[in-house]
Order: sequence, then structure tokens, then C-alpha cells
Amino acid sequence: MPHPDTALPGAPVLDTLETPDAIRNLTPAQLKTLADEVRTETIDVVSKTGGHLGSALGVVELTVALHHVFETPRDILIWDVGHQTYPHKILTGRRDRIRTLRQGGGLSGFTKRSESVYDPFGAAHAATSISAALGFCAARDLKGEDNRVIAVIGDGSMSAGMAYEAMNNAAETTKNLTVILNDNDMSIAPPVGGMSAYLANLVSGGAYQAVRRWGKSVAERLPRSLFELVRKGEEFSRTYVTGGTFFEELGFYYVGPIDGHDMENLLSVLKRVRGITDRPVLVHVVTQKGKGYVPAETAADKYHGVAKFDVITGEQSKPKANAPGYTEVFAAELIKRAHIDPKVVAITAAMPSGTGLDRFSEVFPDRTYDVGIAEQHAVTFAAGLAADGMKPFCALYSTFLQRGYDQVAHDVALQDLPVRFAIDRAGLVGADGATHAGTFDIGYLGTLPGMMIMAASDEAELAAMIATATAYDDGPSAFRYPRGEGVGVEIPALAEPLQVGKGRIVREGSKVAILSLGARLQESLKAADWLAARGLSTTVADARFAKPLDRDLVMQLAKHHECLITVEEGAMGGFGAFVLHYLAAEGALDHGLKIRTLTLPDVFQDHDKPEKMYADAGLDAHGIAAAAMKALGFSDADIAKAAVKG
Ligand SMILES: Cc1ncc(C[n+]2csc(CCOP(=O)(O)OP(=O)(O)O)c2C)c(N)n1
Ligand SMILES: CC(=O)[C@@H](O)[C@H](O)COP(=O)(O)O
Ligand SMILES: [Mg+2]
Repeated sequence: MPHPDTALPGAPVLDTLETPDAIRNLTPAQLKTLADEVRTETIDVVSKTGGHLGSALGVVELTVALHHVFETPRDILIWDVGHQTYPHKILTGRRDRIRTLRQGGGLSGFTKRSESVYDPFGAAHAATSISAALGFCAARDLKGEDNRVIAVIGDGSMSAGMAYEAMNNAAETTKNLTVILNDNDMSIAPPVGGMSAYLANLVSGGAYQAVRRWGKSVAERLPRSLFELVRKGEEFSRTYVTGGTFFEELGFYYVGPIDGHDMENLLSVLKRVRGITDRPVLVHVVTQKGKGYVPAETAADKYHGVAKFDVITGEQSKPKANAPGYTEVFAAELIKRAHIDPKVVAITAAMPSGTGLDRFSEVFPDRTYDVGIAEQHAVTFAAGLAADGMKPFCALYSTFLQRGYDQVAHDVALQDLPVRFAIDRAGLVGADGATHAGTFDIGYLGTLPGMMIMAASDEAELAAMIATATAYDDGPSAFRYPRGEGVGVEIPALAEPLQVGKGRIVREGSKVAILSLGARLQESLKAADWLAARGLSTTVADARFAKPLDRDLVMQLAKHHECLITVEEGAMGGFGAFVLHYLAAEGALDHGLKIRTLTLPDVFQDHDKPEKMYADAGLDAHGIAAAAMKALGFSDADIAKAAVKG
């Protein structure tokens, strides 16, 4: 049911859906109306919350049709990435909370098991759906049950290796699986690669275009006798519509391409496909990203991820920036380096705008590689470039680099290859939540021998780290920087490389030392002010390098202060652990040093405003100061008083 205060007027079908399964009783005409209503509601919601609008608008009819034809949640419906599921959430018992989307305490912007039984599998990273669906199929088949399992995967996500690993296993695992390939000819940017070209060929092929021209449904055009052949296991797709040989060779029935906005067509195809249990089926559905909302349909990114916006004009209300964003600084600095050094090349895995490499590619189109959603390949591709003397900058979000970890270990680090990892979105990211938090990279990279790791405390430091990585050819290096804007410091015309493995003292004190790695430095300085106001003289140092550790600096801080606090925007097992290992090995912990390692908490933090999440994690100024005071034996009451004073 709608929320009484916020529901849009005039959604007669949606308003009368008492329970999600009521959708199964609707007529095709009502389903069409329902789709229109859901689309209107989705636009209205995202205009107020921000979020992934274009993908959601593209699957409205598909979502309605799937919930009508299949018996969800008994039938398992798995959405790849999950960023397109706002219509699904509206239809599956979450309409009353849909306006809390991506807000603290509210609905997740992705599928999430803890949120609803209609989300049987959580997601946010691409190309997991077919593997997970196969797992559900195998479990079902072992249990002797007969529910259907459906995976919906986008054309962009089809560039990821996992999708092929799963398709390669599908026919051997089960005979009863439906994969819906939602082809809107878009990733976040236009999709790249051979598979994308193959799909485009299928769509531009004569039969699909003819079906559209004649306005007839594919299912209607398909003689029933042919469907009967399918049921008997005969190969029919090549003669049926336009091709799909690739999928057929992997053991799927290929059905399509079909128009994903034509409700009747969708319903009849899905109903027929539902009955196929002798081979996995792949239904190729053609949709339009942003469908039904002109500003989205006409946007270059098809309104992939948007801020709040004015529904009439489509204008997004992005707050005015006070300083350049870290991503922007990365792009600008890399361009400078590439002008000087012809060996500098850049790699993105389907995130050209997110990583700033769209700007780099405007200047150096031949030195930019968008490999699609393929982080594993991106890393090993970079390793190959490095092995042949180039200076590859592999620009990935921290959370997506996780997917290429074995490649980092086996192909890069083990061979000591000078791949430069530009790790964007390091630390908490806010509304995207736990799936996108860049939490683990310090730990997972730090365990690898020979890996140099830097973390930028402001945008000038980021520029210096790019200079350092460009100059450093002795092995792999990484520099991490957060989502959002810098602190407003001046960036030199051409930054100087840093001395490898050396941090810096930012403020001198005597009792407490705060050793910060990365962009919590500003909060550390505020904490030092706070502590100073309590008479606790505080040194603040910027470690710059998690690896190699500035051992002299660490030892000096440990020896000359009563209390040492390390601060990092990462999970435990990272920088603080490296400091502890070193001090323990040197016996520096044997004489009463009060040391605390402040990290992100050992939980997956739900989405919220980043400031709030950092405060919850104890990584804001108050949390840092409180940790120092607590270590020095102050009572909670004293600490609370200090907070009020501060
Ligand atoms: C492993 C991974 N890499 C990158 C991303 C970032 N990402 C989110 S959605 C998206 C595009 C997905 O394209 P597609 O599957 O076609 O869905 P569409 O947005 O077109 O609906 C990308 C690159 C991700 N979620 N996961
Ligand atoms: C769904 C997805 O993975 C991306 O769209 C992501 O939400 C982008 O995040 P940024 O806004 O930080 O680029
Ligand atoms: Mg797509």
C-alpha cells in the first residue's frame, strides 16, 4: 500500500494491490496501467531521493510482467546488480517505505535479503545473478521441488567473466532456468566489446525489426508447432527469430529479441517460456534505459545515477562544490603526467565517468582502455602492459577491485610488475551502502609482498601520489582516495613525487600522537584541537604510506608520546595492524604505550550519510578525541563534557 502522506494521486491499479500476488489476477490492460503507474511513482520517488533512475525505468514493464507470470517469491527472481529494482520494490510490499530509498534507516538501493522475501539474493556488484540462480536451481533439483528460477541480467553486466562462467555451467547444472537478458544497449556508459556488438547485431537483424514494424507479438508470430518443437528439445531459435547461436551453443534455448516495453508480447513470451523445463532458456529482451521520462531518455548516461531533480525540467540539484572532487583531480593530474610521459596509459572497467577517465580519453583516446565490467581482466591486462614497459594506471573503485584480487596477487604482485592502482571511492560512500564501501583494500593489498600503498589526505597529496606512482617503476603501487570533494587546498602546477615510505608531521605535540592515513586527517586535526583544549598536547602525523611503513616516524611517535592513535578509513587488518605488527616486533609495546587503532567497525555498515557513518564508526573528530581520552583513563563523563565543550 502507498504511504498515506506521500502517495501520488491517481494510481487506481497500484493502490488496489493489497498484496504483491494480487498482480497475478490483473488483465493485460490493467497490467499496462499498472506499469504506467509504477513508472510515475518511480520518477517521483527518485526525484526526491536520488538514485539509479534510468535502469529502473527501463524494466518497468518487464518487472510487472515477471511478477504477473511467475509465482514470486516461490519462484526465485534474481536481479543482477539490483540497481534497477525500484519498481520491483514498489510491487513487493515496500511501497510504503519507497521514499526512504537510500536514506539512513531506509530501503537499500539494491536487492537485499534482509529486506524482503522477494529479494532471494542480494546484489550490487555486477554479473552474479546467473551463478546464484544456478545455485538455487541445484538446491531445488536436489530437493525435488519445482519452482522456477529467473535471473535478470543487463547487457553491460554480460561483459563480466562471471556471467560466462555461469552460462558455461548452466546446461550441465539444470534443465530448468530462465535467464532474461535485459538489453538496453547501455552500461553506465555505452557498452563496449564484442558481446555488445553481437547483441546489437541480433537486435538490428531483420526479424526483430520486422516484428516491431508489423506491431505483432513475437509469440503470436511463433507457430505453436515450433514451441512444441522446443518442448521436445529441438533446436529452433535460429529459425525462430534472428539468431542467438552463441547462447544456443552453450546449451540454452535462445528466445528473442523481443520488445521489453510491449506488455502483451512480454506476457505471451514469458508464459510460454515458463513451461520449458528441458533446457535453460535465455530470453533476449530489448528495453530502453530511461524509458518514459524524456530527460532520462535523452541523457547521455540515460540518467543512470542521479541526484534529486525537478520532475518537470529534469534538472538535478547537485550541491555547489567547495573544492574539486578527488576524481576530477585524479583525471587532471594523470593528463598532466601523460603529456610528459608517453608510457602512461589508463584503464577503466566500465566506469569512465566515475573514475574521471572520460576526461583522460578525450585527450588520449588511444591510451585509454575501457574493458567493460571486467575488473579481473582489467588488472591482468594492466599487468601485460606493464610487463612490456608501459605505465598502466588501472583506475577502479576500491569495492570493484575486490573482484580482481587474485589477478593483483598472482599476475601483478608476484611478478613485481609496476601496475599503478588508482583506487577511487576508498572509504565509506554513503547512499550506495555496504556493497560499495571501499573498506578492505588497505588490508587486502597490504598483505601482498612488494605492494606500495599510499592514501591521500587531501587533493594536493593525491596529485603528489600520482607523481610518485608515475615515477615508481620498481613494483606495483596503489593510491587510494575517497568519494567526493577535496578540502580546498592549492594543487601545484606540477606536483613533486613523494619520498617513498615517508610520512610527515603536520602538527607537533607531546602527550598524544594521532597517526592518520588518508582523508581522516582533517578530523584528526580537529580532534587535536579538542584535545588541546583539554590540556592534552597532540601531535598529528600524516602517514601517507601504509606500505612501506615509515618506521622511523612510527617509532618516534611511539617513543615520545604517552598515547598513540592510528586512524584510517578502512577495516581492521589494515594500517593500524601494520603499525602494531611493527611496534610489537620491535618490543615497543612492552613498556606501557597506550595505543589504539581506529578503523571502520567489523560490520557491514548500512547506507547513510557518510558523515553519520563515520561518526557511528568513531572516526570523526569526536570519536578520535574520545578514543585518546579513554586510552589516557578519562571517564566517559569527562569525554562527554569535552564533546560539549568542543
Ligand atoms: C563488478 C562491478 N563493476 C562495476 C559496477 C558498476 N556498475 C553498476 S551498474 C553498471 C552498468 C550495468 O549495465 P547493465 O547491466 O547493462 O545495466 P543497466 O544499467 O544498463 O540497466 C556498472 C558498470 C558494478 N556494479 N559491479
Ligand atoms: C550501481 C553502481 O554500481 C554504480 O552506479 C554506483 O552506484 C556508482 O557510484 P558513484 O556514484 O560513486 O559513481
Ligand atoms: Mg544495460
